[in-house]
Amino acid sequence: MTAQILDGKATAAAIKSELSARVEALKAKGVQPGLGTLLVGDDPGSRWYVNGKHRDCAQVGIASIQRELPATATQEEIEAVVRELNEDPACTGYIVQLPLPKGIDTNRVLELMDPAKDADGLHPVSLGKLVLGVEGPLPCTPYGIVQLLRRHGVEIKGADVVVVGRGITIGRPMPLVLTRKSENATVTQCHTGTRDLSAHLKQADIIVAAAGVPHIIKPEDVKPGAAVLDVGVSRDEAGKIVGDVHPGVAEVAGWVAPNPGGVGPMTRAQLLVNVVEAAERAAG
Ligand SMILES: Nc1nc2c(c(=O)[nH]1)N[C@@H](CN(C=O)c1ccc(C(=O)N[C@@H](CCC(=O)O)C(=O)O)cc1)CN2
Repeated sequence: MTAQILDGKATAAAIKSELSARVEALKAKGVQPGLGTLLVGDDPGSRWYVNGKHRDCAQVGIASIQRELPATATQEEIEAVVRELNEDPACTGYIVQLPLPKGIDTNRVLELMDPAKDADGLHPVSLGKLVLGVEGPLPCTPYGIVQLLRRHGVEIKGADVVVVGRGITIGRPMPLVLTRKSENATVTQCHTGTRDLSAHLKQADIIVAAAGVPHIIKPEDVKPGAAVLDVGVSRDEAGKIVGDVHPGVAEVAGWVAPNPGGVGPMTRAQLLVNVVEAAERAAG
């Protein structure tokens, strides 16, 4: 392995320690930030992520509000909990864990959230602000990726970035974040309709792989020295994570974000940043 590691665990730990001081400052002003989560169903992966979010909150002094519904919950039952979180003064920001069970209209649920409490940056108003260049919460995984690159000194400005995938949490918002003036990257978005993925990958300085297709990024498609971030989550028969990036890529790339241990912890850290920033905005 020749590539250097984009260490998400260590970077997230540094961000969390910076946040603890900001939470203390808020508390000194009488403001207690509180993160709410709504988990619907019994997917073990989603439960693990939600529990992790609350562990993180405890570490930095953010209060936790946990709501759960069974997989059989109706659209109306889910929306009732969303309305309750909108009204709860202890909940200064919240997320609805995705994906929601089949048959639930996810967009309707997200639209119902109070945009001022959107901790994920995935509410239509937050995404609209991102398009318009107005300050607001940034989508956690895309901005976590930007922070991971910056804090390791990887140049984003002017870089040719290829994003593989167009899902709601990563692929769709990633180019919006990377093409802001503050990041100034040139982005190509690839997806299942892309004719020649390999040709696009070969000219990329940075690859964000969020397709959910095991080992779709192969060593022969990576430019020597490129930064490659693996965000794909598939599971083998033993339940072990298999990423989008072939292990041989580490022999060609200059930087790799491993999976696990790369982008995942940054997603969680950015969520806490959004909660603290929303509380700071509210406190003036
Ligand atoms: N409402 C949201 N739902 C989902 C999001 C999101 O940002 N908001 N993203 C993903 C899941 N996710 C956060 O919710 C998430 C994924 C992965 C990790 C993480 O730390 N992963 C570890 C490995 C975990 C394992 O072994 O299974 C790592 O990469 O080191 C945190 C959060 C979909 N839903």
